[in-house]
Amino acid sequence: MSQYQELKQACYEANMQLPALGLVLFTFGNASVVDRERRVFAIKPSGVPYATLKAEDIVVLDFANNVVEGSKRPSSDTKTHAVLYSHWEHIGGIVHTHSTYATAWAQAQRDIPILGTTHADHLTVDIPCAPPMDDQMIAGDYEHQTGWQIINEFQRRSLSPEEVEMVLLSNHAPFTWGKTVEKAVYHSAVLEEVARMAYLSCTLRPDVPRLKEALIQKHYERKHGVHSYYGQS
Ligand SMILES: O=C(CO)[C@@H](O)[C@@H](O)COP(=O)(O)O
Repeated sequence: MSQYQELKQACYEANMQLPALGLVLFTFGNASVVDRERRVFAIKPSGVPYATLKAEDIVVLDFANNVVEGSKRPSSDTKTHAVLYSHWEHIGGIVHTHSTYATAWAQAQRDIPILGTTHADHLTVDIPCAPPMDDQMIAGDYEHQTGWQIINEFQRRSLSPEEVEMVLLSNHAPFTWGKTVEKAVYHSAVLEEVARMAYLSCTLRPDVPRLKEALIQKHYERKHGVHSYYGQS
């Protein structure tokens, strides 16, 4: 019995949520789960179709990207996940997909504007799109640089990765995260839905106005504020 059985199972189950939610095709994406006490994380193996993925295929690595358990090669995006885990101590899980509408906004190199309360229920700012990777980043340790592209963009915009738990990478696709991998999966699904709504709104009305600030705050605070009255908790 693997000492990482529970971690691998949690990573497997999170990965299998992605095709179930319509967020990935074939192998377009990956989810990972971190164990901060043991300073390791589990991630989907590279190039393994979701249709044939098994829990025992999941790969476990340390934060220096050394495989500590697993016979398959880890995701090609492993170093991106490792950089985020190393520098954002609060996150417990990361998801990367190529979900259609979020990826379309990333390819257009556009932030997703806050146009409605569905967006405002989850964050009070536009969903950021990190700038394109430059030739030096592309030619260098690309996946490591991709992680830093995300961190640097959040620092440049003074965004908190504890409040904004999603990002688009120009020309590439989205990454999301959360205190748990389940939250990261949820954020990927919300991001795709908000991206689709925003695209349709902009198509229906090219000059669609941003949501007014009062409504942004009302909806965000209603769900996340000290005096939240959303849900049953
Ligand atoms: O971003 C990409 C490809 O552009 C990758 O996330 C995707 O192909 C999944 O790769 P892995 O199977 O995780 O190595």
